[in-house]
Amino acid sequence: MELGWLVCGTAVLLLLHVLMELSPAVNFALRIGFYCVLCLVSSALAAAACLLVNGGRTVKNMRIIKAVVKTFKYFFGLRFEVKGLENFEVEGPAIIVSNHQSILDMMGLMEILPDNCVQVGKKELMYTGTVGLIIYLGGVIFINRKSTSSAKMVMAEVAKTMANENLKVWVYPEGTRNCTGDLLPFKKGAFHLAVQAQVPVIPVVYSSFTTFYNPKTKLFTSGKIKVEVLPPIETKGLTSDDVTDLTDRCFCTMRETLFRLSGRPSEAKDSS
Ligand SMILES: CCCCCCCCCCCCCCCC(=O)SCCNC(=O)CCNC(=O)[C@H](O)C(C)(C)COP(=O)(O)OP(=O)(O)OC[C@H]1O[C@@H](n2cnc3c(N)ncnc32)[C@H](O)[C@@H]1OP(=O)(O)O
Ligand SMILES: CCCCCCCC/C=C\CCCCCCCC(=O)OC[C@@H](O)COP(=O)(O)O
Repeated sequence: MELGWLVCGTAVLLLLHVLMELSPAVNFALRIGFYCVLCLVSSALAAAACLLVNGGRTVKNMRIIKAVVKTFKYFFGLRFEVKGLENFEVEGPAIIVSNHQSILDMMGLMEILPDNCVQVGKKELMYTGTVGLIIYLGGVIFINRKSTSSAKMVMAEVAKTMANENLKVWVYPEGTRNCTGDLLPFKKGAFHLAVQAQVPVIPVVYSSFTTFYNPKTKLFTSGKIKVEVLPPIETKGLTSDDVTDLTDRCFCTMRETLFRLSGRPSEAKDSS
């Protein structure tokens, strides 16, 4: 009986292995499917740990989430090469902005997440089962992207609480995932928030995933991701009139860094 199960299990694994070798689409679907299952199951376990240790929704839960997510990279053969972590060591709150390529970004986020840092996320993430629960417990700030006025109201509240709670806030200024190897134009919410709270903006850039991950061509292999935390950009004394300039400055610096990290130096020159 037990031998039967063993033979069946081995046969299924072999079949999956052959299918993955033969078809990139099957390989992609299985790896992404595994990632989703891993997120859902780990979220359920981490949620229980968060509730037991910290009792409810608090940024302290991010330490638990980070410890769990940092193990995911080994399942997918991903390596992170991080530079500039010392740039997170600003006194008090800050806004962190980074490029957003894929749902896989959570691994890169948790690889370097500083203490006391929450992310801004779309409200739809609340309805992703246990993943929604763990994101809620971690203190993620939910915004409605379809309503600028309500998103602005939430962000204005955050500007007030950041100082009291010594929070760092992580925003993806592209506002959506973008895996083209370039940046989308930046939304301005993060920069309004930084100016309202008079706190620095710390840009973080992840190199392009396109060499190992591309949903269009169903590519998903192992790979290396270079990460650079750039020096903080001060906002003391800036007003809402300076937000567009601040956004543009940050965009140019991050785009240049993205091309450099991804081995596309000539395009960095074109963009200037
Ligand atoms: C254990 C296992 C775990 C498994 C797993 C765990 C994972 C645990 C980590 C989870 C992590 C989640 C990560 C989620 C990641 C996303 O969900 S990304 C998507 C959601 N995030 C965002 O969208 C953030 C970026 N978006 C913004 O900041 C946008 O500006 C806003 C606030 C949404 C507004 O959107 P919009 O209206 O489309 O944007 P925009 O063109 O910038 O603004 C329109 C006008 O309003 C003005 N404006 C904008 N914001 C403001 C403001 N705050 N004040 C005054 N004026 C403003 C602008 O200046 C502009 O006016 P003009 O200058 O053109 O005159
Ligand atoms: C009972 C409901 C069950 C629902 C099951 C949903 C399964 C989802 C399971 C695992 C997914 C892991 C996701 C990790 C967190 C990803 C956060 C993220 O990257 O969100 C995307 C968002 O930034 C931008 O969204 P769009 O590019 O605008 O779209």
